[in-house]
This record gives sequence, structure tokens and C-alpha cells, in this order.
Amino acid sequence: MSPARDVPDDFDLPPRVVTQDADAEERAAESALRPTSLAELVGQTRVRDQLDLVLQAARRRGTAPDHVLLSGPPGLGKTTLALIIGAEMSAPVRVTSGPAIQHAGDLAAILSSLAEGEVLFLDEIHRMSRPAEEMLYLAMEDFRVDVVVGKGPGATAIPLELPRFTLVGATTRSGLLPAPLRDRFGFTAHLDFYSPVELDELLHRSARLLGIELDQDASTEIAGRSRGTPRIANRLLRRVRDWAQVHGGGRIDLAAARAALELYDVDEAGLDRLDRAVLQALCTRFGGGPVGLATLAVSVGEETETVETVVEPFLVREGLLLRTPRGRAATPQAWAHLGLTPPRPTPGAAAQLNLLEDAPDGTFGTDADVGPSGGERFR
Ligand SMILES: Nc1ncnc2c1ncn2[C@@H]1O[C@H](COP(=O)(O)OP(=O)(O)OP(=O)(O)O)[C@@H](O)[C@H]1O
Ligand SMILES: [Mg+2]
Repeated sequence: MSPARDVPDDFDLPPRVVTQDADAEERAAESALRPTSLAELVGQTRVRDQLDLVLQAARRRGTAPDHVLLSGPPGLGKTTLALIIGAEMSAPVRVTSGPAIQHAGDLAAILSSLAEGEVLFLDEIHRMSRPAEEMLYLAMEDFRVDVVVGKGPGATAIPLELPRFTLVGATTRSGLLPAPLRDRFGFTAHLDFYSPVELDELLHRSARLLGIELDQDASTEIAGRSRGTPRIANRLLRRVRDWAQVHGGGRIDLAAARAALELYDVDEAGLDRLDRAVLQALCTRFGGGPVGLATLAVSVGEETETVETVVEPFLVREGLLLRTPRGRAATPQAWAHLGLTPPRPTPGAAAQLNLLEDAPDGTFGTDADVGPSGGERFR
């Protein structure tokens, strides 16, 4: 665990090196590292094997495979898998996203221009508009859309036959998908966070592709700080490479990895300044909580939403923070991580905390869809 680090009251945060999201520039860098076949994919073995079966069977039958829904947190490989499905089927992939489809007409235009067997990758499918969603139901099930011509009482629906295509939907929030949409996917895969061993393998693969010499202990070090996320692992690798090229001979050894990660303020557990600032505020200003989310966010000078969606899921997953009906509370591990001693528990405090655990209906979780591990969930 890391020693205590003081976080000043007001500090300007540099861009986060551990964020799970990617900007346009990074997406370009990522495409060079994307595996292009199931065999090249690292980790996600259950999903890989299940998908392999679905695709092999479809190839034998000579038809487009069932529609596939990929869910899971950002940076775990949803886009990668969608493109692999196209490659494995030797089919072109048309890429679009929920927010880009505001009207049913937008979707009708895309669907009616698909070729037989084409893969339609619909990213952020949970953000599609309602009318488009309803059009999609019919398209997925009957390979047909009803194009409405005219307005008011004189409007008529003209049915339009579609070629057999495969819809690959991706979402970070599968809990937000309406059941009728979810049920129309023949195969649903939930991507889970990667183990340090898998990330280690991924880092060696990326290093090979980028022509970087990467020592084993350096790879282990980077993998351990990557929050179970390939995107973060690849990004840290690029930053460490920068360091090694500027300060060393270009080879990434343990010293280079540690120095670069320290420069970027990523600690041994993968927490960065903002994560630690939240924990520190929780422990030192609010006695470990429970404290309301809004108060906690203000105390670190951040938006409530940022703390809730960017910081908390990882802290909760690592067992450092609890979401309770009365607010956020630090766990003993949080105190230990900051090198602080928790106040002596008052009688009944532990029992009280247990009472305050997340409500079973998931009311307090925004990551409720980060569900049990791997593979298709048959319901
Ligand atoms: N299983 C994997 N093996 C090797 N590399 C991977 C794997 N999964 C993801 N990556 C790498 O991680 C990066 C991010 O993956 P990807 O873009 O597929 O994530 P995503 O789930 O679509 O994220 P988002 O929700 O932000 O769209 C890519 O550069 C890809 O090369
Ligand atoms: Mg993606």
C-alpha cells in the first residue's frame, strides 16, 4: 500500500492518465493495437469460446450469425470484438452509434443500404431514440422496416424487406436497455475486467507491435496499475515508452516503469490523484463518512457526476469505498491505502455500516450492469 500523500485543497487536475475513456487521438493510436481475430484476442476466454462457436456455426450454415450484444465498462474490448466479428465472417462492418441516430429515418436509411451478411455495429445502443429503437425491433426480428410515408391520418406504412444482417450492439449500461431490445439479441456477452496476468500478456503483445523492448518486471508493474483495463494498460505503456526514450536507452525496465508512473501520479493500486483526493477527503475531513456524494464532490472541487461515474466505480470495486443510503463511507482498506489510522470504531459502528450497505435493488449503484463475470447470461 502506498504511503500517505497530501493533496492540496485546491489543485488543477491534469488530464487523467487512468481514465477509461479515450479521445479521438487515442482511438487512432488504439486501432494499431487492436487484435483482428478471435485467436489474437487476449483474455475473455469464455466470451471468445462462446462467440467462436456462434460464428463457426453461422459459417457452416452459410448465414449471417445471430445478433450480438456486447456489454461492459469502457476500454475492455467491445469495439474490438465487433470488428473481429466482421473479420471472422469476412463481412464488411458498418459503424454507427446510438447518439448519431436521432430519428427513425436515420436508422431506416442505414438499414436499407446494408448488404447481405453485413455487420452493423451500433455503439452506445442505450442512447438511441425511442422511435428508432422500435424500428430496430422489427428489423432485428423480421428483417423488415416499415417506412412511413405522409403525415396524419393519410400516412401509410410501406414495408421494406432488408437483407439478413448481423446487428452488434455495444453498451456500457446494459441495465438501461429495454427488455424487448435485449431479448432480440441471440447472443449476449458481458465483458469483465482483465486479470493482471492477462494484462501482462496484452502488454507484451502491444510492445511487440510497437517495437518496444519491455522487461518482464516492468510489464508486471504496469499491468498491476492498469485497473483491469486494456485501454489503460496500452496508454500507460505508451507513457512509459516516452519516459524510457527521453531518459533512458528506450528499453523499458522496472526503474523506467516506476519513474514514469510516479510522474503521472498512478500509484501501486492504479489510483491517481483524483481517486486519492476523494479518499483523503472522505477519511480526513469527514471522519470516514458516511457523507453525501454532493458534499464529497464539492470538497475535491469536482462535479458530482465525475465523482460518481469516473472515480467511484473503481474505488467500490477495489473495496475502498462503500455506497450507502446515507452517503459514501471509507472502508478499512481505504485508510490503510492512504497510510492513515482509522478512528476507533464506536460501539455498534460496524453493525451500522452493514445496515447501510447498498440497497439490494441497486438504487445506489451506477455500475449495476457490471455484473457477474464473463460470457453469455441466459435469463
Ligand atoms: N482482449 C483484448 N486483447 C487485446 N487488446 C485489447 C483487448 N481488448 C481491448 N484491447 C485494446 O484496448 C483498446 C480499447 O478497446 P476497445 O476500443 O475495443 O474498448 P471498448 O470496450 O469499445 O471501449 P468504449 O466503451 O470506450 O468504446 C483497443 O486499443 C484494443 O486494442
Ligand atoms: Mg468502443
